[in-house]
Parts: sequence; C-alpha cells; structure tokens
Amino acid sequence: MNNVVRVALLGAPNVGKSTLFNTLVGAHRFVGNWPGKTVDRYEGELEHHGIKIRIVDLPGTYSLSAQSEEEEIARDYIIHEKPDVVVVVVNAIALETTLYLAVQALELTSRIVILVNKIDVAEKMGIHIHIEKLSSLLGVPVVAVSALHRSGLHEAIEAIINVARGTYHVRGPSLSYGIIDYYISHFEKTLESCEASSIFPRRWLALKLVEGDKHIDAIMQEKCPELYSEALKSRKQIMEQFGKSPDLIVASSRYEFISKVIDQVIYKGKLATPPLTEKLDNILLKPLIGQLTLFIILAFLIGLVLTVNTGFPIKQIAEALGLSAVAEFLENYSLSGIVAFAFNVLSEQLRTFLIALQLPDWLISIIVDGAFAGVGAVLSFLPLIFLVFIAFGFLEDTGIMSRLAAVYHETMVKFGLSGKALMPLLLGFGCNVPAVMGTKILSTDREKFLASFLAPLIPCQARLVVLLMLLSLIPNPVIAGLLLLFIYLYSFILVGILGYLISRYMEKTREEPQLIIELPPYHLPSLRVIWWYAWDNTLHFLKKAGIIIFAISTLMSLLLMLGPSGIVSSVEGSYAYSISNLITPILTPIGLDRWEVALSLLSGFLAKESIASTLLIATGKDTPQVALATLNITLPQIVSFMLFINLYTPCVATLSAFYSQVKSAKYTVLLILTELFLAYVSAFIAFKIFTLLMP
Ligand SMILES: Nc1nc2c(ncn2[C@@H]2O[C@H](COP(=O)(O)OP(=O)(O)OP(=O)(O)O)[C@@H](O)[C@H]2O)c(=O)[nH]1
Ligand SMILES: [Mg+2]
Repeated sequence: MNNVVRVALLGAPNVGKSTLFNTLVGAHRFVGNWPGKTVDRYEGELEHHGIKIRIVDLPGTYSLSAQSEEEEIARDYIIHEKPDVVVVVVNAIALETTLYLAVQALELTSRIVILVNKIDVAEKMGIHIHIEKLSSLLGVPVVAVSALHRSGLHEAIEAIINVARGTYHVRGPSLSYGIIDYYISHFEKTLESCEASSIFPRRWLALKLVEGDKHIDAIMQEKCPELYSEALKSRKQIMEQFGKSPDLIVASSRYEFISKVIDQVIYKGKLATPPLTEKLDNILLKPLIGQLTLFIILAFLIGLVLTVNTGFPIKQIAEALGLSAVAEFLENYSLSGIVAFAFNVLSEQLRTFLIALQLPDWLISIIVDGAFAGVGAVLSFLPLIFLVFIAFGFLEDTGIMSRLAAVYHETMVKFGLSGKALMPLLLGFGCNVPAVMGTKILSTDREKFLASFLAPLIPCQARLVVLLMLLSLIPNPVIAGLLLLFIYLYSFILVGILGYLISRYMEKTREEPQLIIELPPYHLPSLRVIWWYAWDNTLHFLKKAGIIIFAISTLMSLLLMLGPSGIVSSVEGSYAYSISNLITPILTPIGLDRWEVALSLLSGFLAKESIASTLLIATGKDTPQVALATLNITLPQIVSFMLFINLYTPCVATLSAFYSQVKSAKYTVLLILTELFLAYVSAFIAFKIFTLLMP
C-alpha cells in the first residue's frame, strides 16, 4: 500500500478540530491559503509505524450544502481532492447537531471515520455514549477522543489506517429519505448519460439533483440541460404532492434518523451533588484510609464476582465456618456450574442426534468430544468475563475507578504501572483471562502491554485448585500452608521484579506511566450503561479470543482421542501420549520424569484445572492422591511440580486474550518463553535445594 494516507478533518465550528489537529501533528504543520479564498488552510503530518499521515484541517462548517465559503471549501476538497479518509469530528456534548455533518459526509464518501471529541466533558457531565452502538448504527468506525487530554488518539489513528487500507469496510447508515429515495434511484440511472457528472459520486449527485443545489444546478444546466430540466420537474412534482420542498424532506429525514440514533446511544446519568462528591473524596482520597477502603471495596467486588461464578471463595469460607447449607447452595448454583450443566445436556443431545443420523462412531466422537468440547472451552469463560465487566462497569460508572487509580498510583508506578492497573492485576487471582482483557482500561499502549504481560504470572483460581491437590500429599498441614504461601509470594516477587525490569527497559524509548487525574463527580450507577459495557466486552472476547481457544482446544482433544490406529480406547495409544514421551526427558532435570506428568502439563496448557483430571486419566486412578501415590512422587518433586505449574505458560484462553490485546505474535511467543524459562529455572533450583535438604 501507498505509505502516505491523506486525511481531511471535517467538523462543525468549535468541535475541537484545530485542537485535535495540533495535538496530532504538533510542530509539523504549515499554514497556507485555500486557493482564491480568504480562509486559512492548515496542513500537517505525523508518522505512525512507518505510515505518513497527512492531515488537512478543513474550515468548520455545520453542513455541506455549499451555502458559505467554508462549506464550499470543505465540500470541494472532499469531492475533488478525494482524501483517503475524511475524519468527521463531532462534539460529545452536542451530538445531535454535530452528527448532521457526519451523515451528510457519508452521502459524499464512504471513507469516513467519526471521532466523538470532548468525551472528557461528557464524562464530567454524566453523559454516556455507547460508542460501539453508534458505530454499528452509522456503519462507520467511531472512536471517542479527547483532543485536550490526548486520549483515544491512538485508536483514532488505527481506525483511520483501517479505513484507508480498506480493512474496515464502511457500510454507512441505512437512512431512508422516504419518497425522495425513488427519485434518487431514478436519477442515479439517468446520470449515466451525462458524462460531465462523472467527477461526482453518483448517488450524491442524484440526491443533489432532487434536492436542488445552486452549484450543481449551475453545472448541470450547462453540461446536461435535459437532466437539469427533468430535475426541476421532479422538484415541482414533489412540492405539489407533499407540500414540502425536497430539500426540507431530506433535511428532516436526516434529523429524524439522527434523533433515533441518539435515543439509542446516549444515556444521562444522575450526578452526585458537588458537596457529596467532596465529602466522599475527603475519605476516599486520604492516603491510608482511602487506600484501605477502596481495597476492601475492590476485594469485596472481586470476591463476589468469583463466588457467583464458581462458589469460590465464599463457599470455602462457609464450609470452614460450618455453614453447610450456604456452601451447598453455592456448590449447586454457581454460574459456571449451571453453564457446564447446560453444556453437558446439549452435548449429550447432540450425540443422540448424531447417532440418530447414523453417523459412524468415530465421526460422532470427533464432533462431540473434539469440536464441541472446544465450544465448551470458549463458553466456560463467558460467565466470568461478563461478570467481571459488570464489576468494572460499576466501578467506572460510579466514579470509584478514578479514585482507585488516584490513590494507588504512587505504589504502582514502582512497577512501571499506573494506579488503574491494580484492578486488572487483582482480578488475575480469579482468572488471568479477564485480567488481561481488563488492561484495556489503561490509558497507554505501553502500560496495557506491561500489565498484560505481568497478569498471567498471578496464580489464578484454576492453578490454586491444582496446587491444593498437590499439597494434600503433604501430611504436615503447617508445611503445606507455608509452601502455598511461598508459591504465592514467589509469584508476586516475580511480578514486581519483571515489572521493574521491563519498565526500566521500556522507559528508554517511551514515557513514564502518566495519570491525568480527572476526577469526575460520583454518580449513581446506571444498569443500562453497565450492561452496554459488559455486553460489548463479552462479545469482543468471543470474537477476538473465541476462535483461537476453540481451535486449540479442539486440536488438543483430538490429540488425546486419536492415535496412529485411529480412535483410541486408552491414552497410551494416543498422539498425546507420544508427544508426552517426547517431552519427558526435558522434564527430568526438574525431577518430573514421568509421561503422566508431561501429559497433564500438556493438558494444563488448555486449562490449568485439567492438570488434575488428566493425571487421573493417565494413571487410571480415581483420586488425585492415589494417582500421585502410584507415581511415587517425593516432596522435592511436589515442590518442583507446584512451581512449574504455577508459572510454566499461560493457558490457551489467557494467551488468546493476550494476543488479541497486544496484536503481536512475537510478543505472545515471548510471553510463553519468558514464563517457561522462569518456571523451569525456578523448579530446577527448588528441586535441587529440596533434594539436598532431604536426601
Ligand atoms: N474539554 C475539552 N475541550 C476541548 C477539547 N477539544 C477542544 N476543546 C476546546 O474546544 C474549543 C474549540 O476548539 P477548537 O479546536 O478551536 O475547535 P475547532 O473545531 O477548530 O473550531 P473552528 O476552527 O472554529 O471550527 C477550545 O476552547 C478547545 O480548548 C476536548 O477534547 N476536551
Ligand atoms: Mg479551528
């Protein structure tokens, strides 16, 4: 592709175009004059990953009807200079009036990106704009930005490049002008005969012919007079029939359309009064009390989310306190339990259905136990992702998130992160997938990357289950407890060191994590806004990570099911077994020289909790204790195994989330290698030390 992208900025007066222009191009700008006009012409340039983006700041105009000098300049530029992308800047707090221009521009070209500017002001006023919905209703990329605070600019540039390259296909809104549509189609056809018209987008020109436009009329009168007189007739007809001039009908169709769109995408929340905000901030922004209070809120929310999802940790607490009824309820009615149940029912139904179709057994097995199991792997994450983003949405929407970011900023900066990163990292204790996805709330790419890189090192719930299983082999509960504590502490230390090192290294080229503390007033959470947020993110996960998780999960199930002789009845015949045997020698130095262990680690790549069940399958035993006992595992081996499991590689789902966040295969591989390295070295050292300590 051509490495220069030509962009025109279009927008109503005062939407912040010039601010945006200056923010984007900085000093690389020059001022000229529009040929033959008195209006200044600003041009500038910026570079993004080797692509030059050349921007022209068009004069501010409310419409493109060419009634004024400004309108004419803007319109002529788009028609005759054909910029690669027209960026329409609209005002977040005056969407209704500023979107009009965007709708008009969409009639003229489909190479459009809409930027909703001054989003910071909207947030302060408690106005929420559902950006994804706006984008899907208009059929163009829409990005929320604040030119003043430089937020969203990166995403804006990506959107511009996507449209320029055609990777985002702009569909445009399905906007009907009622009766006028018939005439537009008619002129679209007849215009073929008018050669002079070919410099204009045809559908747009047809619309102008019906509407009436003094510049177009002048051209048509001279070049294609028959068409022109036909247009005049049509206008008269419409006028007589509907009592309204065509341009009025068109304008009111646009307004109607916009107001319908606005109804679906804007929500105004209830703000707390300034004194209340001040009172709350007096507590929450105090160094110690604030940190503590916010931490408790956070811990409570995360605990609640995890409990609704799997029962953990409240189920365990209830059990310890002897509240067996509560524990049993949580056991039976956790969200992931319900989803797993529904999935099993579905998968049995599918099997019955396929048997009824008289498909061969091996095919049924591949479909149900292979591919459909892959679907299950994706589905199993959905409830958690959804719940996590409900919690996130709540924190964002109430204004608590920004306080959290403010009070924890100092602490987090030491690890190269900003205060906001605390939330996603803590989530990692539940599951690394939403933790990685949650890093998208961070403001810079650098920080998103760093936090996503570190989050998988935090021991998730699935790993805890396996660690507990291994610990149950240690008779002394005190030693077992200490060991678990050691494993957790070790992970934190690694996160700290790695964060410190990577951020030092990255700092050379990039800026410090910044926190622009803009504290919006608190507001009452709105269910609608939180729902938007959670729903969009869940869909995003499905679209971005779903396919990878599905593919790898399916592949792994197939490796376990199939062998050189077709479908296998015991694991020993499977490809997975052969692969495990290949890996086993590598695991010998860390004391884990058993193919059963290798196989369980392979399956742990799929999902960490399946390490336990795979050990059962491989050894043919019923309980993990018996399974491990048959393997004659010693204490040094347990320690090594635990350390290795805790660090070795993020599971497939976490990796997919990471990849979709960072969009780089190179860094995804780097993440796997880093963790494998850390795991191997740690397990090796621990194994040697423990072997020396207890010969
Ligand atoms: N809070 C806030 N203010 C902004 C933002 N962008 C621009 N402004 C302010 O909005 C006002 C208008 O900004 P301009 O950049 O001059 O707007 P413009 O679209 O170039 O206006 P014209 O050239 O008159 O068409 C200025 O006071 C800016 O400081 C933003 O993202 N947030
Ligand atoms: Mg300006």
